[in-house]
Amino acid sequence: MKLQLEQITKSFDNKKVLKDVSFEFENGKIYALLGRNGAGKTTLFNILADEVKEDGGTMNLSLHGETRDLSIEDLSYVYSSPVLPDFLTGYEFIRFFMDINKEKLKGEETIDDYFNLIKIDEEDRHRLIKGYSHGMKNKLQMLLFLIAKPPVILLDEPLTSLDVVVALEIKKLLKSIRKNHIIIFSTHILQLATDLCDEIVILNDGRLSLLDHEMLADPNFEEEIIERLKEEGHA
Ligand SMILES: Nc1ncnc2c1ncn2[C@@H]1O[C@H](COP(=O)(O)OP(=O)(O)OP(=O)(O)O)[C@@H](O)[C@H]1O
Repeated sequence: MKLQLEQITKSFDNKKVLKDVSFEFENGKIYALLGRNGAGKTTLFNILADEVKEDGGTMNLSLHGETRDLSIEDLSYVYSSPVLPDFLTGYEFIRFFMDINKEKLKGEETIDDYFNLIKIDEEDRHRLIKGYSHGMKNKLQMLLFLIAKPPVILLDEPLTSLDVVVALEIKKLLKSIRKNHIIIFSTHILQLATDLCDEIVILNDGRLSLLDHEMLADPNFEEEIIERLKEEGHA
């Protein structure tokens, strides 16, 4: 499986945010997406998820020897601020999600199996989402891709609100599912990028570039990335 982005462009008013995003993401890898504030990471995710219309360019998914336009069905998008129905309990929401996706679900897992997976307690499952903490809401959002298992998973700074124990669990979970997915993870935490991700992709000056693996082995790697982001932020 491959996700191919070709010459994606996007401007807001007269500001060119994405100038030419061309990149090929491969199956089985977790990509960290790094970029300074305002570089356009969320804009790129919104375009991939069809929430913002690109000005130009193409997004193709190659799957089972066939290449087609990327569709909303192909991906799950975990927002940095979770968007969930506050008036439902976590349990009701997951039951609803499983119902509307039942044609696609192949596994035998029950709603409770899924809650066990993300370690939300029995009593919390039946509380209104409105009363959930930010971290619990994030976990609930992550459950959606664990259930639907779409080829492409986009995570916009999702681990920042999770406590260290849960963050570690989610990291393990992401690593365990990566072989059948393309996971793109936007973060400002360098440590997380190097810990969790197989590749680091930098968005700057409206373009995406892959960081050389040799650079990851360099003891001065963090300083070098910071320099690179600084320079290109002023390009
Ligand atoms: N709907 C919009 N209307 C106008 N400008 C926008 C809109 N969405 C994003 N922008 C602008 O596009 C640029 C990129 O924003 P974006 O949120 O994609 O950056 P980011 O890399 O995700 O930043 P951060 O790391 O701070 O979250 C910013 O200058 C932002 O102000």
